[in-house]
Amino acid sequence: MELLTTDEMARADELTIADGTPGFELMRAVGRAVADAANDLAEEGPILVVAGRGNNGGDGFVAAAELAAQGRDVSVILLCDRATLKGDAALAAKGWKGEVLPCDPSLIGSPALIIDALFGAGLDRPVKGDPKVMIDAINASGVPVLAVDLPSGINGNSGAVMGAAILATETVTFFRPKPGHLLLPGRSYCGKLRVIDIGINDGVLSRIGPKTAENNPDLWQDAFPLPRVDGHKFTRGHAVVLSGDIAATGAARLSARAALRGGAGLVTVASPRDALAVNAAALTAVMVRPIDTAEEFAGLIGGKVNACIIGPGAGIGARTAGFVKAGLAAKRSLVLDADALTSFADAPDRLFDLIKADPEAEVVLTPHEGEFSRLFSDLSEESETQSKLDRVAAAAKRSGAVVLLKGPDTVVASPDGRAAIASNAPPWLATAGSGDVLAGLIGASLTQGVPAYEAACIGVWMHGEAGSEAGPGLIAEDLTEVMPAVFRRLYDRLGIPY
Ligand SMILES: NC(=O)C1=CN([C@@H]2O[C@H](COP(=O)(O)OP(=O)(O)OC[C@H]3O[C@@H](n4cnc5c(N)ncnc54)[C@H](OP(=O)(O)O)[C@@H]3O)[C@@H](O)[C@H]2O)[C@@H](O)CC1
Ligand SMILES: [K+]
Repeated sequence: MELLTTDEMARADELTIADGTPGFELMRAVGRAVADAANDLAEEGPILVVAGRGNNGGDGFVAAAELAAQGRDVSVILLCDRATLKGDAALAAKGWKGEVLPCDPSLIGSPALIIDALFGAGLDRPVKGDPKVMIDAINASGVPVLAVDLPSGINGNSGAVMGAAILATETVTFFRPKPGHLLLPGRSYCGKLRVIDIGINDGVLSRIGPKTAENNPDLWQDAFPLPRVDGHKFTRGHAVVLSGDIAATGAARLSARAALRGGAGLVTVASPRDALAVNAAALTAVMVRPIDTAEEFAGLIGGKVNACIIGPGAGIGARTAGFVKAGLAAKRSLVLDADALTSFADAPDRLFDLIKADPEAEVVLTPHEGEFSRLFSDLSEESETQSKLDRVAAAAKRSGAVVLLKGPDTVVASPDGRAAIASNAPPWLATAGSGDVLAGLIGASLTQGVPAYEAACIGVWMHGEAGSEAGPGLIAEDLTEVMPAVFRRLYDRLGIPY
């Protein structure tokens, strides 16, 4: 599903109004949907609507009137003077025949449900003063909260908390979610997210051209590499994974096994000679070749090899950098992870220049925040002015590679502006070796000819699903072993027989 920024959503609104649906019709549809959700959340008992000065508050007034008409006991607190309301919000407030209470936290009482209609897409500065006191009091009340569009205080584009934010039980949004519904911390403030149809035609999307989407099979199913009946292991491609030295071979083996489980036809671990026996003893379906130098590596991948995974346990320094350069020179699809990234920390532009020298290069960089800040110091987490989405998009443009920034809300961005946010990773996926498996899964799709952006998105989604499939207590080895169940789940979802 596409994700719309607050500006893109406002444009969807404008286009719908220009096509003949009055804005107030949309607000009525929102208000009715909010009333339905409120009835689901609280079947009985009083409901308090806390409304702000804009159209989010207008939605709240419509919901209040609808619920009162259904016989519910409803009260309304308004952040501003009723007489100062404008436009559709003023119209909505006219439809509310009950009393309007002032913004005083002592008036919250103990309702069965609070409807949060303070701020939505129009939040444009940190929350302070009266609204902040109100938000803090609502959070402290322990009453379930239904947020309209966004939990008030959450930035719809970045998911950031702007001073204070409502911790919602459920959030109802309309037409399409916003990036802030999926990016942290926003996602954890939304509670359960419902996306409601309010009569905006999908046709407006082609006029808006959104570039960001939720990472799920709807996004990449057309690119997903299905094994062909007439195929064989060579048509499914050959991946090479670089092993570290004798004390650091496990990471490469995890990647290699994930590449094989993920669908690569053949996988070879390129191992230093002194670690050959260790690797060979621990591998069965994965092959092993003795490789000590970048020249030997170039020789190996110069044959029938489609993709290389370089970085897990590889070691930091010139040796690993040399293998990366060999991979790029051979024009193989590449996953560059962990030490392959840190090996360029001194001069990231050297890496980016090499990648950009070949406009056809299919390269995925898979940093965690620490590795990301080594390559893109000005875009690091500490630069609080930019959202994770903006930071990764800028990194992709700069590097010429698809950049995947790991986390509970993993973002994948392409140099062409496309980006995807994942929300299917369970918390227990953050475990030693998990990233090595992810690199292998991405390599599996690259090996089968999937373009870098889709390969990265597929890998992230499969990895998240594997985490859920394996469940709490998983270790990285489990992720590769549940892949058949993840494939079955995906095939079922796509209606593909097996
Ligand atoms: N798009 C759609 O399809 C549809 C949208 N709809 C709804 O409209 C909502 C957007 O409405 P909106 O633009 O009126 O803004 P909203 O979020 O109500 O904010 C209100 C005002 O608060 C103020 N303000 C901002 N930050 C502040 C702060 N920190 N502290 C204090 N004040 C602050 C600022 O006003 P200012 O004070 O600057 O004059 C701002 O204008 C959207 O979320 C959805 O619910 C539906 O009705 C129909 C379909
Ligand atoms: K809200």
